[in-house]
Amino acid sequence: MTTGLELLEASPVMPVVVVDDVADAVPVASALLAGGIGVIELTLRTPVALAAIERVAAEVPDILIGAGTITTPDQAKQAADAGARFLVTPGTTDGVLDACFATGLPFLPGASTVSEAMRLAERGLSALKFFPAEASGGVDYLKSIAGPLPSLKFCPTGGITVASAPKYLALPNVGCIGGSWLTPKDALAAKDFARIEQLAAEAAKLR
Ligand SMILES: O=C(O)C(=O)C[C@H](O)[C@H](O)COP(=O)(O)O
Repeated sequence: MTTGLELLEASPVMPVVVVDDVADAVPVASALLAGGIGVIELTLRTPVALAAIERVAAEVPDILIGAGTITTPDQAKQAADAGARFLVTPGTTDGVLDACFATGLPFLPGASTVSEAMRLAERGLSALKFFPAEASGGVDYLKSIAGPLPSLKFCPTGGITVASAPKYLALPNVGCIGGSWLTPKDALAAKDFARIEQLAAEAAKLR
């Protein structure tokens, strides 16, 4: 996989995962994969995130491992060095954008306004993350921008649930959706990987 557009096709749902205990990384990735979700976005929100990416890359080679919450140029390089095969950013600065390009990896840069999306399109990007999706206008917003921006496809993320997912996935300018609901905090705290597998199986059926 080499482009952001291909990334959008990898799975109907991109699980956005926050790992506090590095020991959870491999069981979580394995549970998602067993449930039928072949991709995982591990967010760089915790001190163990890069180590978690390394472990998943080494021990669960069949899942497409990416890094999320890339908010600084350094993080883009660190994530690539740790073995991430794609990058996701919540918003996009020039520095973060340049650093993402420099890795050579496919990436989904975050945008939440028409102008931000247009700036990214000018840089040759047509697969974007739309964040925070629900708070920024959700399904109606994406419908509204499909007319003027027909060549752009989005991965909306932020506030989406298994119940609201089908409405997003039905939009022509949505490739996949992102969400943290597949890996709830309480399931992780209880090491309830069977529940994560079950939530993944439910999400895998969304498209
Ligand atoms: O960390 C990032 O890179 C983000 O941009 C934010 C996350 O994608 C959303 O916070 C997930 O949203 P929820 O499914 O509502 O939890």
